[in-house]
Amino acid sequence: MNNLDDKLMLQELTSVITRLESVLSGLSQPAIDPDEQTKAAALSLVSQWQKLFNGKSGATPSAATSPQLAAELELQLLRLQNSHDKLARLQQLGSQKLRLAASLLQQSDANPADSAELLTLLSNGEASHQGQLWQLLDYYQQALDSLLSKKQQCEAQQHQLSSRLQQLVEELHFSGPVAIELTKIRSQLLQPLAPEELASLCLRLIDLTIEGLRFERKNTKQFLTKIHTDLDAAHQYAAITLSEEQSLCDARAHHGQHIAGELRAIGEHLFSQDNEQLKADIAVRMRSINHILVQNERLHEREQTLLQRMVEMEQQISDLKQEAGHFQQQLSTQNDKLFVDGLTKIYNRAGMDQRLEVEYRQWLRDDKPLCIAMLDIDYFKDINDKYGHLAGDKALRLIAKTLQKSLRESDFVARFGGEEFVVLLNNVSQDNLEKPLQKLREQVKNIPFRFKEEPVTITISLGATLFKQGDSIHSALERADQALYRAKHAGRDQIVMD
Ligand SMILES: Nc1nc2c(ncn2[C@@H]2O[C@H](COP(=O)(O)OP(=O)(O)OP(=O)(O)O)[C@@H](O)[C@H]2O)c(=O)[nH]1
Repeated sequence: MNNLDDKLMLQELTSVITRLESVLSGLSQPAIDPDEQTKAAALSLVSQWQKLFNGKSGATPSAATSPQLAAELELQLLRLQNSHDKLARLQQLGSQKLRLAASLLQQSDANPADSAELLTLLSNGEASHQGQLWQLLDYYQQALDSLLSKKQQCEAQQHQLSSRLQQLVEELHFSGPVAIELTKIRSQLLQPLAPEELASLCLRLIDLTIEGLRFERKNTKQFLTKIHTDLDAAHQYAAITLSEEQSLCDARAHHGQHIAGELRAIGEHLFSQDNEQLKADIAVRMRSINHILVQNERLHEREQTLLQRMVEMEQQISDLKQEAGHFQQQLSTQNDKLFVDGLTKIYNRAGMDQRLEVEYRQWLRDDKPLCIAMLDIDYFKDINDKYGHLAGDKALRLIAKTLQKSLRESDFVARFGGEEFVVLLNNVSQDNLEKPLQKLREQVKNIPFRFKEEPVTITISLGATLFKQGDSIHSALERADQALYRAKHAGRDQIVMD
């Protein structure tokens, strides 16, 4: 037994039962008339009985007739013993529960400092119930509160992690099976996830990124190998062509010299020989010239083949050039994609970081007003929950397009992540800021969304601030975010300027 109150009560009950048993054994001797001492004991017990069960005097036995009294007492004794056993069991159970609660509280980090003594007493079974029980309940409440706030913190962190992962997925631009897997992960991230699911998605994303990079690397390697082989072939062709051309050149020179020599000889013979001899000589020279002409013809054919080869080579080089151009185009598209949000096709966070850096430097240099506004769609979770994520995606696309259309050429809008956007407005003074921001808010509100045949109005909240003296990008963003938070808490569908 642990508790002093209960202990005392049980002890008292045990003594009453023992005494009742002795009275009962006196009364249940029918041959012997109960002596005065037994009767007195019985009567004192009756009054003790009345004390114990206050207000139930009607149910107390009368001491008048001993057999009756004995029967009554036996009945009450049985009841008392049952109650005693029940009480003892309850007490034991209670003690066990208390010990368990005490040890749990001792393990919990919400265990207040001054509870240590109580918990030791409870674990040793030395404390009495009432006061300590309330105290214990109090600690229990504190422990629960702390658990609850930890749970909320945990949920907020999970939400943040999930949004960040969504952003990362959107910034990954792979092709093939990896791209399909990434799309699946993206839609999974839009659902509420348990921490272990989130962790396993993180691992899957890492795997996919590695897989995607391997795939890209393999493609690049293949391309480079092909270029290398093609260049090798082109080089060999060029070498052959060069040497052929050289020998062709030599042959032509040789033939030229030969023909010139022959012509010279004809000329000399023309003057020194008589007609008959001249004819014979001319005939020899003519044969020689004919021979040269035949050789020249062959040279011409070789030249034609060479020309054909050069045309092929040219084609090969032009194919190569085209392929390289295509690859370059792919690379530059991929590079562009790094800064463009896949869903809404406006700039993503990386794009925003880049632009913000440029605008910030310009602001430092020129000191012309630069406004940064954070926008967040109101109750967007409800849209997803009620009409599905595809409807949510559609809304995001349309809102992004509307925001972009409502801004000037020189302004900038990016999807910051999830259902949040960032807008940069330059060269707008504080006094003229309200108008374009209100225009953004109203234009989004006026988009005639229709989901599941229902007209739906979607609103946005905005927090805006101008860059101020001493600001860093981070501090200005933080201020805009705080302003957005206030706009949300003030009822949404509004702008708060800081
Ligand atoms: N369909 C879709 N939903 C997204 C995307 N990115 C984030 N979300 C969802 O946007 C919702 C944001 O919900 P909360 O942060 O609770 O905010 P909210 O419901 O807009 O409420 P308030 O901002 O407080 O007005 C979550 O349900 C996200 O899953 C996306 O790319 N597509």
